[in-house]
Amino acid sequence: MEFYKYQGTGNDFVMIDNRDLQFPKDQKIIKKLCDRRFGVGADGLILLENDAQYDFKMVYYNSDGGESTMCGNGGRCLVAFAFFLDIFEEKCTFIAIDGEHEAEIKNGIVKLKMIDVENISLDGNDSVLNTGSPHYVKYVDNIDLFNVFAEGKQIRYSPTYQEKGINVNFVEKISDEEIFVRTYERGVEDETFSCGTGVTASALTFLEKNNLNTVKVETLGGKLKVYAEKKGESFLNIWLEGPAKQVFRGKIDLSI
Ligand SMILES: N[C@H](CCC[C@H](N)C(=O)O)C(=O)O
Repeated sequence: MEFYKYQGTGNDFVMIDNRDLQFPKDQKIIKKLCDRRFGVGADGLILLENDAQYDFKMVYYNSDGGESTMCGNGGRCLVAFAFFLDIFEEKCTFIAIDGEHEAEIKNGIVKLKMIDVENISLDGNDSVLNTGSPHYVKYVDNIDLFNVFAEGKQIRYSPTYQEKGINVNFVEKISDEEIFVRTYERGVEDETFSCGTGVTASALTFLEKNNLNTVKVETLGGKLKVYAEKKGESFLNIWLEGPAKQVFRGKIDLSI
C-alpha cells in the first residue's frame, strides 16, 4: 500500500489515495500505521476519496484508530495532497464529516474555510465551542512552562467531557494581534504540535474578546492565521491559513 506523509505546523498525518476504495478501514491497522515505533507514525490518518458533488472527500482517523470529527490541519494537508495529485489547480471544494469546505493553495500555503460557529459557550471562565471538532479553551500565563498533558488530560476525562471527549487548548496572549496555543488532543491522548480546529477555536475566543477579525497564532510546530466575521453570537466566513508539506512517501505492507 502506497502512503504519503504530510505535516501542517507539526500536526502530522499518513495520507492515502483511496479513490479505488481498497484501503481496509480497520481500527487496528490504522492504529498500527500511526504508531511512532511499529508503524509510519502520525497524529492521524486521512483517506482521500471520490465524491460526485465535490473535488474529493475527506475521511479522518485519530492515531487511536477511531474515525473522528473534522481535522483542520489534516484538511489543509489533504488539500496539498489533492493538489499534488493534480485533482485541482488553485481552488477546490471537498466534503468532510462536518460538511463542505472551500480551500485554496499557493506556494505551499493552504487557506481552508472552516464551518460556521453558532456560539461560544462558557464553562466557568473558560470557553467551549465546536469548530468541526469539540474544543475547550483556557487562557493561561507562562504557557511554555504549562503542564499541557496533565492539565489537558484532566479536563478531557472530567465528568462533563469524559463520555464524548473534548480537545483542550491552552492560550497565552503574545500581543494585541497574536496568541500562542498548545493543545491536548482527543483521540491522540497527548499534546500535539498543533491542532487546526483548536487553533481556530482559540482564535475565535480571542477575536471575540478583542473585537477583531484576524489573529496570528503560534504553535509548537509553526505559525497559522485565522480570519473570521462576527454576526450576533455567531462566527462566519472562518478561514485557517498556514503551511502544509509532503515530508516523504513510501510503500507499506498492511500486515505489519
Ligand atoms: N483530535 C481531534 C480531531 C483532529 C483535530 C486536529 N488534528 C486538527 O487539526 O483539527 C478530535 O478527535 O476531535
